[in-house]
Amino acid sequence: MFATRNAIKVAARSFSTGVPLQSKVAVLGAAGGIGQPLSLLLKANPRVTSLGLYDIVNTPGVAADVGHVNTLSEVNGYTAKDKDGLEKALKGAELVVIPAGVPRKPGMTRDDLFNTNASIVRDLTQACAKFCPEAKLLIISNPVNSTVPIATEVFKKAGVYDPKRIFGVTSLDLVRASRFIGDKVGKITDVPVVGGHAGVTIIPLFSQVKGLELSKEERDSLTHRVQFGGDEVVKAKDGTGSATLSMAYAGARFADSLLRAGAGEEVLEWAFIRTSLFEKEGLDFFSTYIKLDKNGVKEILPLPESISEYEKELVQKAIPELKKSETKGTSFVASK
Ligand SMILES: NC(=O)C1=CN([C@@H]2O[C@H](COP(=O)(O)OP(=O)(O)OC[C@H]3O[C@@H](n4cnc5c(N)ncnc54)[C@H](O)[C@@H]3O)[C@@H](O)[C@H]2O)C=CC1
Ligand SMILES: O=C([O-])CC(=O)C(=O)O
Repeated sequence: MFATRNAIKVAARSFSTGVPLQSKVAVLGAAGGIGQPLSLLLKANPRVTSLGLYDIVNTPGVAADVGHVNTLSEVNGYTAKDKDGLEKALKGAELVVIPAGVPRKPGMTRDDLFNTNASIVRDLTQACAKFCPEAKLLIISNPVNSTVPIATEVFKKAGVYDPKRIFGVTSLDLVRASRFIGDKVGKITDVPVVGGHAGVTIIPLFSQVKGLELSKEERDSLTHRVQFGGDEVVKAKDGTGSATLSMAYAGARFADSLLRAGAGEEVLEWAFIRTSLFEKEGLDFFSTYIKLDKNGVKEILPLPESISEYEKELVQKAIPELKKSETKGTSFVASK
């Protein structure tokens, strides 16, 4: 398969440049709806040399299955029953992707998941702070607008916090926005999506897509579709969960961006990160344009001046919502 040939090419490059290209990726929640296809896509990525899969249940089966895919990486699976299982999954990881936690059912908001997922993310990120404090964390578990502040507080408490390395994964919003305009533009084009990852905090910047002309009605309806794309899937899955396959695709894409940056490429991305962009408004986290390098976030770029008045209003509407979720996450860790 071509992936194997690529893996050999990558290995060869590492010999020729002398740069060791060892990239271990850990997935926490690896046996879940997102975790399984995400582990598969990471296994198919020739930049990944080792996969550490962890879940409270069923990981050995997932690891055995994914481990037969013929790329040159090794795969190890651990459950909560394995002695030091979480430590073994995390030790030496360059990236840790976290899709552990419960998904929505119809009628729920992402914030309704807070009571269950907040402590899952707190406990898993405590382990990351202990066993792989230098790894980049990719938080998928919802509500992202609160779970990223939770991870941040955990790392601060442990004395190992570096804002360059903690990311809320908002890539699915970008993937959706890009797909929803794909037929109109005739090709797949990146659409910047900023703000956060819940309802009105999701702000697609269609004004920034060259050659895209939208009527007011089209703009409103496309914006709404991106903001509530998650609900579309939750409704269609009819009580059996939320987006898993498209999320795995989006998560693997973001992980690949970080791995490419780790190997020396300068990469432009969008993710929910700690930033002083809205410091005046008392907001510490916002998804925006970032340049990545081997250390994580190299540079945070401000929103383009050319965004439309409509998009500026959406940003203003999102700020109080984001602030509420941020405070909820931060105080959750502070109160324990
Ligand atoms: N950021 C985003 O764009 C998206 C986020 N999500 C979120 O991702 C999360 C996972 O969704 P699904 O995979 O569909 O759920 P799922 O229920 O299918 O899988 C979750 C997995 O997490 C595991 N888990 C629970 N507690 C754990 C712990 N303490 N340690 C390790 N593993 C643990 C479960 O055993 C399960 O295998 C949900 O919170 C969902 O809302 C979903 C789609 C998009
Ligand atoms: O909608 C959900 O609950 C899952 C999610 O975050 C998304 O699909 O964007």
